[in-house]
Amino acid sequence: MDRRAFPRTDNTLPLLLTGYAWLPNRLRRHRGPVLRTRLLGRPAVALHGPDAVRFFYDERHVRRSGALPEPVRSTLFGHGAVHGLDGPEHQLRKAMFLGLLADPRQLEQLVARTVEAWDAAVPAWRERGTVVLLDAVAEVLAAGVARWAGLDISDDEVAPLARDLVRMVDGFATPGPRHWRARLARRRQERSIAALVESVRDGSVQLPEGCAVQVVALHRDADGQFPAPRVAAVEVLNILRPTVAVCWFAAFAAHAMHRWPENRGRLAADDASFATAFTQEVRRFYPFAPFVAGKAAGDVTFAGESVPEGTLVLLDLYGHQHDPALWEDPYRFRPQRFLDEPADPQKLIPQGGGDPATGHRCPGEGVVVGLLESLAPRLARLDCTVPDQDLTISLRRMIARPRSGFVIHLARGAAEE
Ligand code: HEM
Repeated sequence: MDRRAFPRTDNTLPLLLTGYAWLPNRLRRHRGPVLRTRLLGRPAVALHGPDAVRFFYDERHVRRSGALPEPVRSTLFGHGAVHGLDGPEHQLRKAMFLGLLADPRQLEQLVARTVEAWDAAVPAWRERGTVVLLDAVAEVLAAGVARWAGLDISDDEVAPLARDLVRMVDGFATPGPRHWRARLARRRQERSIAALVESVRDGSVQLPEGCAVQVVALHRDADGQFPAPRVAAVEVLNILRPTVAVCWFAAFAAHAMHRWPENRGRLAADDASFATAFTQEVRRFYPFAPFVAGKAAGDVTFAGESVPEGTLVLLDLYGHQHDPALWEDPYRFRPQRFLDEPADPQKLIPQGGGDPATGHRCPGEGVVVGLLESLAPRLARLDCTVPDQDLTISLRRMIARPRSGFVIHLARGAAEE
Protein backbone atom coordinates (compact mmCIF):
# COMPACT_ATOMS: atom_id res chain seq x y z
CA MET A 1 0.00 0.00 0.00
CA ASP A 2 1.18 3.54 -0.78
CA ARG A 3 2.55 4.89 2.54
CA ARG A 4 0.19 7.86 2.27
CA ALA A 5 -2.89 5.86 1.31
CA PHE A 6 -5.74 5.37 3.75
CA PRO A 7 -7.94 2.30 3.82
CA ARG A 8 -11.40 2.74 2.34
CA THR A 9 -13.20 0.84 5.10
CA ASP A 10 -14.51 2.97 7.90
CA ASN A 11 -13.61 1.87 11.43
CA THR A 12 -16.20 3.82 13.41
CA LEU A 13 -18.41 0.78 13.96
CA PRO A 14 -15.53 -1.52 15.07
CA LEU A 15 -14.43 1.28 17.45
CA LEU A 16 -17.93 1.57 18.93
CA LEU A 17 -18.20 -2.21 19.24
CA THR A 18 -14.72 -2.91 20.63
CA GLY A 19 -14.26 0.20 22.81
CA TYR A 20 -10.99 0.59 24.68
CA ALA A 21 -9.31 -2.42 23.04
CA TRP A 22 -9.84 -1.19 19.48
CA LEU A 23 -6.80 1.06 19.23
CA PRO A 24 -4.27 -0.93 21.34
CA ASN A 25 -5.24 -4.15 19.49
CA ARG A 26 -4.84 -2.55 16.09
CA LEU A 27 -1.55 -0.91 17.08
CA ARG A 28 -0.22 -4.24 18.38
CA ARG A 29 -0.96 -5.92 15.04
CA HIS A 30 0.39 -3.02 13.02
CA ARG A 31 4.05 -2.69 12.04
CA GLY A 32 5.33 0.86 11.94
CA PRO A 33 4.81 4.04 13.90
CA VAL A 34 1.73 5.36 12.07
CA LEU A 35 -1.47 3.36 11.87
CA ARG A 36 -3.70 4.59 9.04
CA THR A 37 -7.41 4.14 9.37
CA ARG A 38 -10.71 5.92 8.72
CA LEU A 39 -13.19 7.23 11.30
CA LEU A 40 -16.52 8.96 10.64
CA GLY A 41 -15.55 8.81 6.98
CA ARG A 42 -12.37 10.84 7.57
CA PRO A 43 -8.77 9.67 7.05
CA ALA A 44 -7.17 9.17 10.44
CA VAL A 45 -3.80 8.17 11.86
CA ALA A 46 -3.22 6.67 15.29
CA LEU A 47 0.02 7.17 17.18
CA HIS A 48 1.45 5.59 20.30
CA GLY A 49 4.42 6.00 22.61
CA PRO A 50 6.52 8.76 24.21
CA ASP A 51 7.71 10.23 20.87
CA ALA A 52 4.11 10.34 19.69
CA VAL A 53 3.11 12.22 22.88
CA ARG A 54 5.76 14.87 22.18
CA PHE A 55 4.70 15.09 18.54
CA PHE A 56 0.99 15.30 19.32
CA TYR A 57 1.34 18.07 21.92
CA ASP A 58 3.23 20.38 19.56
CA GLU A 59 0.82 22.83 17.89
CA ARG A 60 3.03 22.93 14.82
CA HIS A 61 1.96 19.32 14.23
CA VAL A 62 -1.52 18.93 15.70
CA ARG A 63 -4.32 21.46 16.15
CA ARG A 64 -7.72 21.04 17.74
CA SER A 65 -10.06 23.36 15.88
CA GLY A 66 -12.58 21.27 13.90
CA ALA A 67 -11.17 17.98 15.20
CA LEU A 68 -13.95 16.95 17.55
CA PRO A 69 -17.01 15.31 16.01
CA GLU A 70 -20.40 16.92 16.61
CA PRO A 71 -21.72 14.11 18.86
CA VAL A 72 -18.82 14.70 21.27
CA ARG A 73 -19.27 18.49 21.25
CA SER A 74 -23.01 18.19 21.86
CA THR A 75 -22.59 15.92 24.88
CA LEU A 76 -19.19 15.82 26.56
CA PHE A 77 -17.41 19.13 25.95
CA GLY A 78 -19.96 21.63 24.61
CA HIS A 79 -19.75 23.89 21.53
CA GLY A 80 -17.09 26.61 21.76
CA ALA A 81 -15.19 24.82 24.56
CA VAL A 82 -11.49 25.33 25.31
CA HIS A 83 -10.87 21.78 24.02
CA GLY A 84 -11.35 22.95 20.40
CA LEU A 85 -9.32 26.19 20.52
CA ASP A 86 -5.78 26.76 19.25
CA GLY A 87 -3.00 29.35 19.58
CA PRO A 88 -3.44 32.55 21.62
CA GLU A 89 -7.20 32.00 21.98
CA HIS A 90 -6.52 28.66 23.64
CA GLN A 91 -3.72 30.06 25.82
CA LEU A 92 -5.94 32.77 27.27
CA ARG A 93 -8.91 30.51 27.98
CA LYS A 94 -6.61 27.84 29.40
CA ALA A 95 -4.96 30.35 31.74
CA MET A 96 -8.42 31.03 33.20
CA PHE A 97 -8.84 27.32 34.03
CA LEU A 98 -5.35 27.00 35.45
CA GLY A 99 -5.77 30.17 37.52
CA LEU A 100 -8.66 28.43 39.27
CA LEU A 101 -7.58 24.82 39.30
CA ALA A 102 -3.84 25.05 39.88
CA ASP A 103 -4.20 27.44 42.83
CA PRO A 104 -3.48 25.37 45.98
CA ARG A 105 -5.97 27.41 48.09
CA GLN A 106 -8.76 26.80 45.60
CA LEU A 107 -7.93 23.09 45.51
CA GLU A 108 -7.88 22.91 49.30
CA GLN A 109 -11.31 24.55 49.46
CA LEU A 110 -12.76 22.30 46.79
CA VAL A 111 -11.54 19.20 48.63
CA ALA A 112 -12.83 20.58 51.95
CA ARG A 113 -16.29 21.27 50.45
CA THR A 114 -16.41 17.76 49.01
CA VAL A 115 -15.34 16.10 52.25
CA GLU A 116 -18.07 18.11 54.03
CA ALA A 117 -20.59 16.77 51.50
CA TRP A 118 -19.27 13.22 52.03
CA ASP A 119 -19.62 13.50 55.82
CA ALA A 120 -23.17 14.82 55.41
CA ALA A 121 -24.09 12.03 52.97
CA VAL A 122 -22.89 9.00 54.94
CA PRO A 123 -25.68 9.08 57.61
CA ALA A 124 -28.26 9.27 54.81
CA TRP A 125 -26.62 6.29 53.09
CA ARG A 126 -26.91 4.41 56.40
CA GLU A 127 -30.63 5.21 56.56
CA ARG A 128 -31.08 3.82 53.03
CA GLY A 129 -28.98 0.74 53.80
CA THR A 130 -28.06 0.04 50.16
CA VAL A 131 -26.23 2.49 47.95
CA VAL A 132 -24.85 2.44 44.40
CA LEU A 133 -21.51 4.01 45.08
CA LEU A 134 -20.90 5.55 41.65
CA ASP A 135 -24.20 7.48 41.82
CA ALA A 136 -23.92 8.34 45.51
CA VAL A 137 -20.39 9.72 45.12
CA ALA A 138 -21.53 11.70 42.05
CA GLU A 139 -23.95 13.53 44.35
CA VAL A 140 -21.23 14.16 46.93
CA LEU A 141 -18.96 15.57 44.23
CA ALA A 142 -21.76 17.65 42.69
CA ALA A 143 -22.58 19.21 46.06
CA GLY A 144 -18.90 19.89 46.73
CA VAL A 145 -17.96 21.38 43.37
CA ALA A 146 -21.20 23.34 42.82
CA ARG A 147 -20.93 25.10 46.19
CA TRP A 148 -17.19 25.65 45.77
CA ALA A 149 -17.86 27.15 42.32
CA GLY A 150 -20.39 29.62 43.75
CA LEU A 151 -23.67 28.02 42.65
CA ASP A 152 -26.38 28.58 45.21
CA ILE A 153 -28.05 25.17 45.10
CA SER A 154 -30.35 23.59 47.64
CA ASP A 155 -29.93 19.99 48.83
CA ASP A 156 -32.87 18.98 46.61
CA GLU A 157 -31.14 20.35 43.51
CA VAL A 158 -27.96 18.33 44.00
CA ALA A 159 -29.20 14.93 42.74
CA PRO A 160 -30.67 16.23 39.43
CA LEU A 161 -27.49 18.22 38.76
CA ALA A 162 -25.30 15.17 39.50
CA ARG A 163 -27.48 13.02 37.23
CA ASP A 164 -27.17 15.44 34.30
CA LEU A 165 -23.40 15.79 34.70
CA VAL A 166 -22.95 12.01 34.82
CA ARG A 167 -25.15 11.62 31.73
CA MET A 168 -22.99 14.03 29.70
CA VAL A 169 -19.96 11.79 30.32
CA ASP A 170 -21.77 8.48 30.06
CA GLY A 171 -23.39 9.10 26.69
CA PHE A 172 -20.80 10.79 24.50
CA ALA A 173 -19.37 7.74 22.76
CA THR A 174 -22.39 5.56 22.22
CA PRO A 175 -25.37 5.61 19.91
CA GLY A 176 -28.85 5.08 21.37
CA PRO A 177 -30.70 6.27 24.47
CA ARG A 178 -27.62 7.04 26.60
CA HIS A 179 -26.48 9.45 23.91
CA TRP A 180 -29.82 11.26 23.66
CA ARG A 181 -30.01 11.57 27.44
CA ALA A 182 -26.55 13.17 27.34
CA ARG A 183 -27.65 15.73 24.73
CA LEU A 184 -30.75 16.64 26.73
CA ALA A 185 -28.78 16.91 29.96
CA ARG A 186 -26.30 19.28 28.33
CA ARG A 187 -29.02 21.45 26.82
CA ARG A 188 -30.81 21.72 30.17
CA GLN A 189 -27.70 22.63 32.16
CA GLU A 190 -26.29 25.03 29.55
CA ARG A 191 -29.58 26.92 29.47
CA SER A 192 -29.73 27.38 33.22
CA ILE A 193 -26.05 28.31 33.66
CA ALA A 194 -26.11 30.70 30.68
CA ALA A 195 -28.97 32.58 32.40
CA LEU A 196 -26.85 32.84 35.55
CA VAL A 197 -23.87 34.09 33.51
CA GLU A 198 -26.06 36.89 32.09
CA SER A 199 -27.20 37.86 35.58
CA VAL A 200 -23.61 37.95 36.84
CA ARG A 201 -22.60 40.13 33.88
CA ASP A 202 -25.46 42.62 34.32
CA GLY A 203 -24.91 42.74 38.08
CA SER A 204 -28.36 41.41 39.04
CA VAL A 205 -26.70 38.45 40.81
CA GLN A 206 -23.70 38.87 43.09
CA LEU A 207 -21.51 35.83 43.65
CA PRO A 208 -18.68 35.40 46.16
CA GLU A 209 -15.62 37.28 44.87
CA GLY A 210 -13.23 35.05 42.93
CA CYS A 211 -15.50 31.99 42.80
CA ALA A 212 -15.27 29.84 39.67
CA VAL A 213 -18.63 30.84 38.18
CA GLN A 214 -17.80 34.54 38.60
CA VAL A 215 -14.31 34.12 37.10
CA VAL A 216 -15.67 32.27 34.06
CA ALA A 217 -18.65 34.62 33.59
CA LEU A 218 -16.39 37.70 33.63
CA HIS A 219 -13.58 36.21 31.55
CA ARG A 220 -12.91 38.01 28.25
CA ASP A 221 -11.50 36.37 25.14
CA ALA A 222 -8.45 37.60 23.17
CA ASP A 223 -10.65 40.15 21.32
CA GLY A 224 -11.58 41.78 24.65
CA GLN A 225 -15.20 40.61 24.39
CA PHE A 226 -17.20 38.31 26.62
CA PRO A 227 -17.81 34.96 24.93
CA ALA A 228 -21.54 34.27 24.38
CA PRO A 229 -23.31 33.33 27.65
CA ARG A 230 -23.81 29.82 26.28
CA VAL A 231 -20.04 29.43 25.75
CA ALA A 232 -19.33 30.68 29.28
CA ALA A 233 -21.88 28.12 30.51
CA VAL A 234 -20.01 25.44 28.53
CA GLU A 235 -16.81 26.37 30.38
CA VAL A 236 -18.52 26.37 33.79
CA LEU A 237 -19.73 22.88 32.90
CA ASN A 238 -16.14 22.02 31.91
CA ILE A 239 -15.32 22.42 35.60
CA LEU A 240 -18.46 20.89 37.14
CA ARG A 241 -18.83 17.87 34.81
CA PRO A 242 -15.30 16.41 35.02
CA THR A 243 -15.16 16.97 38.77
CA VAL A 244 -18.34 14.91 39.16
CA ALA A 245 -16.81 12.34 36.78
CA VAL A 246 -14.33 11.54 39.56
CA CYS A 247 -17.21 9.26 40.74
CA TRP A 248 -16.00 6.77 38.10
CA PHE A 249 -12.58 6.73 39.75
CA ALA A 250 -14.26 6.38 43.18
CA ALA A 251 -16.10 3.27 41.91
CA PHE A 252 -12.81 1.96 40.47
CA ALA A 253 -11.08 2.67 43.81
CA ALA A 254 -13.80 0.65 45.59
CA HIS A 255 -13.31 -2.12 43.01
CA ALA A 256 -9.55 -2.17 43.69
CA MET A 257 -10.09 -2.31 47.47
CA HIS A 258 -12.56 -5.16 47.06
CA ARG A 259 -10.49 -7.16 44.58
CA TRP A 260 -7.17 -6.63 46.38
CA PRO A 261 -8.22 -6.06 50.04
CA GLU A 262 -4.67 -5.41 51.29
CA ASN A 263 -5.08 -1.92 49.77
CA ARG A 264 -8.09 -1.21 51.96
CA GLY A 265 -6.11 -1.79 55.17
CA ARG A 266 -3.32 0.59 54.22
CA LEU A 267 -5.76 3.28 53.09
CA ALA A 268 -7.86 2.95 56.23
CA ALA A 269 -4.71 3.44 58.32
CA ASP A 270 -4.34 6.94 56.83
CA ASP A 271 -0.98 6.31 55.22
CA ALA A 272 -0.79 9.53 53.14
CA SER A 273 1.95 8.43 50.75
CA PHE A 274 0.12 5.17 50.12
CA ALA A 275 -3.10 7.12 49.40
CA THR A 276 -1.21 9.10 46.74
CA ALA A 277 0.33 5.95 45.22
CA PHE A 278 -3.04 4.18 45.23
CA THR A 279 -4.69 7.18 43.56
CA GLN A 280 -2.08 7.25 40.78
CA GLU A 281 -2.41 3.50 40.23
CA VAL A 282 -6.21 3.84 39.94
CA ARG A 283 -5.66 6.55 37.31
CA ARG A 284 -3.15 4.39 35.43
CA PHE A 285 -4.83 1.01 35.66
CA TYR A 286 -8.54 1.58 35.07
CA PRO A 287 -10.02 2.61 31.70
CA PHE A 288 -11.26 6.18 31.33
CA ALA A 289 -10.22 8.34 28.35
CA PRO A 290 -9.31 5.91 25.51
CA PHE A 291 -7.46 8.43 23.32
CA VAL A 292 -7.31 12.12 22.46
CA ALA A 293 -7.84 13.57 19.00
CA GLY A 294 -6.63 16.50 16.91
CA LYS A 295 -6.00 17.39 13.25
CA ALA A 296 -2.70 17.55 11.35
CA ALA A 297 -1.79 21.27 11.29
CA GLY A 298 -0.13 20.96 7.85
CA ASP A 299 1.57 18.24 5.84
CA VAL A 300 3.62 16.84 8.72
CA THR A 301 5.96 13.91 9.22
CA PHE A 302 6.07 11.56 12.20
CA ALA A 303 8.89 9.00 12.46
CA GLY A 304 9.57 9.32 8.73
CA GLU A 305 5.93 8.85 7.67
CA SER A 306 3.96 11.65 6.12
CA VAL A 307 0.60 12.73 7.49
CA PRO A 308 -1.38 15.04 5.19
CA GLU A 309 -2.87 18.32 6.46
CA GLY A 310 -6.30 17.92 8.06
CA THR A 311 -5.89 14.20 8.83
CA LEU A 312 -7.49 13.20 12.11
CA VAL A 313 -4.69 12.34 14.55
CA LEU A 314 -5.38 10.06 17.51
CA LEU A 315 -3.02 9.60 20.43
CA ASP A 316 -3.43 6.32 22.31
CA LEU A 317 -3.88 6.97 26.07
CA TYR A 318 -5.35 3.73 27.40
CA GLY A 319 -2.73 1.63 25.56
CA HIS A 320 0.02 3.96 26.82
CA GLN A 321 -0.97 3.24 30.43
CA HIS A 322 -0.65 -0.51 29.78
CA ASP A 323 2.40 -0.60 27.54
CA PRO A 324 4.88 -3.21 28.85
CA ALA A 325 7.72 -1.12 27.38
CA LEU A 326 6.78 1.65 29.83
CA TRP A 327 5.29 -0.21 32.82
CA GLU A 328 6.45 -3.38 34.51
CA ASP A 329 3.60 -5.88 34.74
CA PRO A 330 1.12 -3.32 33.37
CA TYR A 331 -1.99 -5.44 33.92
CA ARG A 332 -1.23 -5.88 37.63
CA PHE A 333 -2.78 -3.34 40.02
CA ARG A 334 0.26 -2.38 42.08
CA PRO A 335 0.26 1.01 43.90
CA GLN A 336 3.74 0.14 45.13
CA ARG A 337 5.11 1.15 41.72
CA PHE A 338 4.38 4.78 42.63
CA LEU A 339 6.02 4.39 46.05
CA ASP A 340 9.17 3.01 44.41
CA GLU A 341 9.16 5.90 41.94
CA PRO A 342 6.90 9.00 42.06
CA ALA A 343 4.56 9.48 39.11
CA ASP A 344 6.34 10.98 36.08
CA PRO A 345 3.86 13.34 34.41
CA GLN A 346 5.32 12.59 30.98
CA LYS A 347 4.75 8.87 31.49
CA LEU A 348 1.45 8.82 33.40
CA ILE A 349 -0.97 10.43 30.95
CA PRO A 350 -4.54 9.26 31.63
CA GLN A 351 -5.62 12.92 31.35
CA GLY A 352 -3.43 13.82 28.39
CA GLY A 353 0.27 14.58 28.05
CA GLY A 354 2.57 17.55 27.51
CA ASP A 355 2.37 20.75 29.55
CA PRO A 356 -1.08 21.91 30.75
CA ALA A 357 -0.03 25.57 30.50
CA THR A 358 0.95 25.49 26.84
CA GLY A 359 -1.03 22.53 25.47
CA HIS A 360 -4.33 20.77 25.97
CA ARG A 361 -3.30 18.57 28.89
CA CYS A 362 -6.12 18.40 31.43
CA PRO A 363 -5.91 21.24 33.99
CA GLY A 364 -7.86 19.12 36.48
CA GLU A 365 -5.25 16.50 37.37
CA GLY A 366 -4.54 18.13 40.73
CA VAL A 367 -8.29 18.13 41.43
CA VAL A 368 -8.65 14.44 40.58
CA VAL A 369 -5.63 13.46 42.68
CA GLY A 370 -6.61 15.73 45.60
CA LEU A 371 -10.18 14.42 45.69
CA LEU A 372 -9.24 10.75 45.41
CA GLU A 373 -6.49 11.04 48.03
CA SER A 374 -9.15 12.35 50.43
CA LEU A 375 -12.06 10.13 49.46
CA ALA A 376 -10.27 6.76 49.06
CA PRO A 377 -9.26 6.53 52.76
CA ARG A 378 -12.81 7.53 53.78
CA LEU A 379 -14.17 4.83 51.53
CA ALA A 380 -11.71 2.33 53.04
CA ARG A 381 -12.97 3.20 56.54
CA LEU A 382 -16.64 3.00 55.60
CA ASP A 383 -18.30 0.25 57.64
CA CYS A 384 -20.04 -1.58 54.81
CA THR A 385 -20.29 -4.90 53.03
CA VAL A 386 -20.21 -5.68 49.34
CA PRO A 387 -23.12 -7.93 48.31
CA ASP A 388 -23.00 -10.30 45.33
CA GLN A 389 -23.28 -8.25 42.17
CA ASP A 390 -21.90 -7.95 38.66
CA LEU A 391 -18.59 -6.10 39.01
CA THR A 392 -17.50 -6.79 35.43
CA ILE A 393 -15.76 -3.82 33.83
CA SER A 394 -16.46 -4.25 30.13
CA LEU A 395 -13.88 -2.60 27.89
CA ARG A 396 -16.58 -2.45 25.24
CA ARG A 397 -18.56 0.11 27.22
CA MET A 398 -17.55 3.75 27.01
CA ILE A 399 -17.10 5.08 29.59
CA ALA A 400 -16.22 1.80 31.33
CA ARG A 401 -17.56 1.20 34.86
CA PRO A 402 -18.20 -1.73 37.19
CA ARG A 403 -21.49 -2.94 35.69
CA SER A 404 -23.40 -2.67 38.99
CA GLY A 405 -22.00 0.81 39.73
CA PHE A 406 -20.54 -0.85 42.88
CA VAL A 407 -23.31 -1.57 45.36
CA ILE A 408 -22.58 -1.46 49.10
CA HIS A 409 -24.69 -2.32 52.16
CA LEU A 410 -24.24 -0.10 55.19
CA ALA A 411 -25.18 -1.10 58.71
CA ARG A 412 -27.51 1.35 60.47
CA GLY A 413 -25.99 3.46 63.21
CA ALA A 414 -22.35 2.35 62.75
CA ALA A 415 -19.58 4.93 63.09
CA GLU A 416 -16.79 5.41 60.57
CA GLU A 417 -13.70 6.74 62.30
C1 HEM B 1 -12.48 12.66 36.04
C2 HEM B 1 -11.28 12.51 35.61
C3 HEM B 1 -10.74 13.25 34.43
C4 HEM B 1 -10.29 12.70 33.28
C5 HEM B 1 -10.19 11.22 32.95
C6 HEM B 1 -9.90 13.78 32.42
C7 HEM B 1 -9.35 13.62 31.18
C8 HEM B 1 -9.05 14.66 30.31
C9 HEM B 1 -8.48 14.49 29.01
C10 HEM B 1 -8.08 13.16 28.37
C11 HEM B 1 -8.38 15.72 28.46
C12 HEM B 1 -7.92 16.05 27.04
C13 HEM B 1 -6.45 16.27 26.95
C14 HEM B 1 -6.09 16.59 25.51
O1 HEM B 1 -6.96 16.95 24.72
O2 HEM B 1 -4.94 16.51 25.15
C15 HEM B 1 -8.89 16.67 29.40
C16 HEM B 1 -8.98 18.02 29.17
C17 HEM B 1 -9.60 18.90 30.03
N1 HEM B 1 -10.03 18.62 31.32
FE1 HEM B 1 -9.95 16.83 32.23
N2 HEM B 1 -10.12 14.97 33.06
C18 HEM B 1 -10.63 14.70 34.29
C19 HEM B 1 -10.93 15.61 35.27
C20 HEM B 1 -10.97 16.96 35.09
C21 HEM B 1 -11.32 17.93 36.09
C22 HEM B 1 -11.57 17.58 37.55
C23 HEM B 1 -11.37 19.15 35.48
C24 HEM B 1 -11.70 20.48 36.06
C25 HEM B 1 -12.12 20.70 37.27
C26 HEM B 1 -11.04 18.95 34.09
C27 HEM B 1 -11.03 19.94 33.12
C28 HEM B 1 -10.56 19.76 31.85
C29 HEM B 1 -10.49 20.83 30.85
C30 HEM B 1 -10.98 22.26 31.02
C31 HEM B 1 -9.86 20.28 29.72
C32 HEM B 1 -9.54 20.98 28.40
C33 HEM B 1 -8.08 21.42 28.40
C34 HEM B 1 -7.62 22.03 27.11
O3 HEM B 1 -8.23 21.77 26.06
O4 HEM B 1 -6.64 22.80 27.14
N3 HEM B 1 -10.80 17.63 33.89
N4 HEM B 1 -9.27 15.99 30.54
